[in-house]
Order: sequence, then structure tokens, then C-alpha cells
Amino acid sequence: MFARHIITLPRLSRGLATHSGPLVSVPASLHLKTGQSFNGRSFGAPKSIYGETVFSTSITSYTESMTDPSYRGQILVFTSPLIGNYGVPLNTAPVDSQDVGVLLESQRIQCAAVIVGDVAEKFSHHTAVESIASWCRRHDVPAITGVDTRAITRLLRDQGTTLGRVAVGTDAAAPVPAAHEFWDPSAENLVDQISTKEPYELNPTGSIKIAVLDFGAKANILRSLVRRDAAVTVLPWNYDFNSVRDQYDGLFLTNGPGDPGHCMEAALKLRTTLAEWNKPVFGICMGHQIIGMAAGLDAYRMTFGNRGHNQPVLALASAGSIKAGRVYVTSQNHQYALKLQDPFPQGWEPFFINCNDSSVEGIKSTEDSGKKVWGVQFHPESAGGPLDTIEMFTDFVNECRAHKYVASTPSAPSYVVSPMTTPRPRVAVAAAA
Ligand SMILES: NC(=O)CC[C@H](N)C(=O)O
Repeated sequence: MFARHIITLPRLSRGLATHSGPLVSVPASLHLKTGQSFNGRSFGAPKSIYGETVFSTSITSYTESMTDPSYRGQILVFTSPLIGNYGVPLNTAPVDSQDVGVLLESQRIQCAAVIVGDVAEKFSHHTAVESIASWCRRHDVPAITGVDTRAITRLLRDQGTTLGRVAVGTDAAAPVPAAHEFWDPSAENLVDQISTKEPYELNPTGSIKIAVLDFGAKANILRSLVRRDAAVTVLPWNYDFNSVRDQYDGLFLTNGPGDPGHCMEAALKLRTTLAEWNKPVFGICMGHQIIGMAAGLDAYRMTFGNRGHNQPVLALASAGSIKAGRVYVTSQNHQYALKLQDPFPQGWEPFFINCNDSSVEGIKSTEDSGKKVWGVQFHPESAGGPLDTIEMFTDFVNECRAHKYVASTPSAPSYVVSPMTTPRPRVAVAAAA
């Protein structure tokens, strides 16, 4: 059923003016490699695709989720029964030195397809310019409505993330593909496909210099750094950071799609960085997995991963704004996780643990290691989701500031020490600001 019961307020609804008209009824099916099929109606691009079928329990921010590059190659099933009721905004932001040029998480829809129980044909929001249906069609992304997403989710929860095919139009009536025909996105290095090919800078006049290794960065990660007055240089995922590291006050590793095993090259380079460079390093999701692999931990594929905006994590250690013993509600989108091992590699400790499934949600360098390195499996930048851990960006930027190299004193390297931060013994402190 379409959401005809949605009440819109025409005076407030700029979006209705550009509403793309009622959906025509084109059949569409989701076929799983494990043999099950779900028949509904198409509301997106009239084409069929293969992908990896995953579910997200988020109840809002479908626009941010669908533009998250970590969903590349995935057929995204929303468990929330009604999707699309606030439409889609214009995905542009003023391009200036303070922002990253998009309103959403990247320039386009990144997931391979979306599956919803009930698409909202009418939408209403003061920023909306089009419906989710017209957005999907413009981006050539197929989409299905009118299927039992609860049944799909229960299957995926039991059998795990499953390869699938979205078959649209005449393809929906065609025989289900043979098992060997299902394409497995995790067999490919998706990071290499999405990462920037050339380095670029944001906010070049910022007061500290942070290098970002781009595994498929969500825009809000870059925004969260720029808005804390960092000059950000975004580098390809496998860039030789060690050859330029002296120019930076900190290193950040972003989220990204697919199996972290394809990025071992980055983990090995990072191992050298961590051994020879004492500045702050922070990683989110794929970035956290790369830090873990550099530290000597293994990453494994979870049954159905964690995707949603209400994942509780328990802090096991205190650092900056994070207090040991507290539970934080977090935004997540991942299929892989670091293996909990006992003992942890020397110089490392678990930082967070997931309260639902006990998976590793964060690691950090130990206090006595002399390092400032953190990785978190969840998304502190939370676009969308709760902002419980957003101050981790402030913590990171403050640490970078504390390690900032002052170039005006070439003979004796000196570091500006933030009053918020206790200088550590291994850092030569020439001047305190
Ligand atoms: N959001 C992410 O960075 C996800 C990391 C990795 N692709 C995973 O699925 O676990």
C-alpha cells in the first residue's frame, strides 16, 4: 500500500510543488541466493542489479544512509515500515573553504538498490525538492516497495547477509538466477573504486593540518574536522603517508565499503607510521579496522553486521570526552569487526564493546605506549544518528593541536601544548601556549 494516509500541509510543503506524480505499477522482485523471493513493485530505476542484501534498523536519515559510500554494492533493506515521507533535499552546500560541497554524505546514491515496506508517494519537508522515487530514478538505482521487510530481515538475521538480485519489470517474471550468477561485491576492492584518485584540500587556512586517508569518506567526517578549524588534506587510501607525514599534526582514517582484507597494503604502511611517528591517529569503521590490522589484530566477517542508529556501546577506558563505564548510543554500518583476543597486542587495549553482541567497538593505544591512537567501529559523526560521541572529534583535534609543530623555531622543534592536555613525557615541550 502506498502511504495515502500521510497528511501534508501544502503551505509548508515546498516539496509537493515538484512532486513527480504517482508511481506506475511495475513488478519488481528481490531474489536471494539462498532461494527465497519477495515480490513487490518498482519505484526506482527500471533496471535489475546484483548485490549483497543487508538491513538497517534506522528509523530516519534514509537520505544520509543511501549516500554513505560504505553501502556500495549493497541492497539496502530498511526495517522502518514507511520510507520517503520527508522527501529528498537539494544535495548541494555552498562550496567554500569551510565545507565539503554536499549536504548529504556524498554526491550520489551509493547503495546498489533499496527495499522498503511502504514508500511514501507524497512527501513533505521544507527542504525537500523531490521524492525518494524520483531521486532513485535520477541516480539509476532500482528500488522495491510493497514487500514484507520484516520477513526479509528475519531471514537475513538468521542466515546472515545474503547475496541478492533485484529484478525489475520483465526480469521479475524471468527464472531466478542460478547460484553461481550472484555477484559478490565483497570479492572486489570497493575502496579502490570509491577513494579519491588525487589528493585535495579543504579549509587550507585551518589552524592545524590533518591528513585523511580516504577509504570512502562520509562527508560529515570531513565536515566534523573542518568545523573544528582543521586544514584537511584528503589522500587516496593507499597513499604513501610516511613520505609526507612531517607536514601534518594528525592522521585520520575514514569509513569505507567492503572487506578490510583488501586494504592490507594500507594497514602495513600504517604499521610503519605507528612505529615511527608519535602524532595522534584516529580511525572510524573501516579506518578502525585498518588500525586494528596494523596493530596485529584480525578482522572477521560478522553474520549480519550492525546497521542502524541505536547500537549501545560500553566504554571500557576513559579518554578525552569518553568516560569508562558509560554506555553511548551510536550510529553504525558495518559487516566486519576486529576479533577480541586475550591478551591484546602490546601497547593496545579495548576501548569500547558492543552491549548487544559483545563485538569490539573500539581500540586505543595504552597510556604507557606514548601514543595517541584510537579507532572506533561506530560513527561518532552520526549522519544520521545520535550525537553521544561527537566530541571524539574535538578530543582528536585538541590532541593534534597539542602536537602541533611550530615551524618558526627551526633549530629546536617545539610543540604547542593545549591547556586542556597534559604533556606526555616523550614529547619535547619547548613552549606552552
Ligand atoms: N562503514 C564502514 O566503514 C564499514 C567498514 C567495512 N566495510 C565493514 O563493512 O565492516
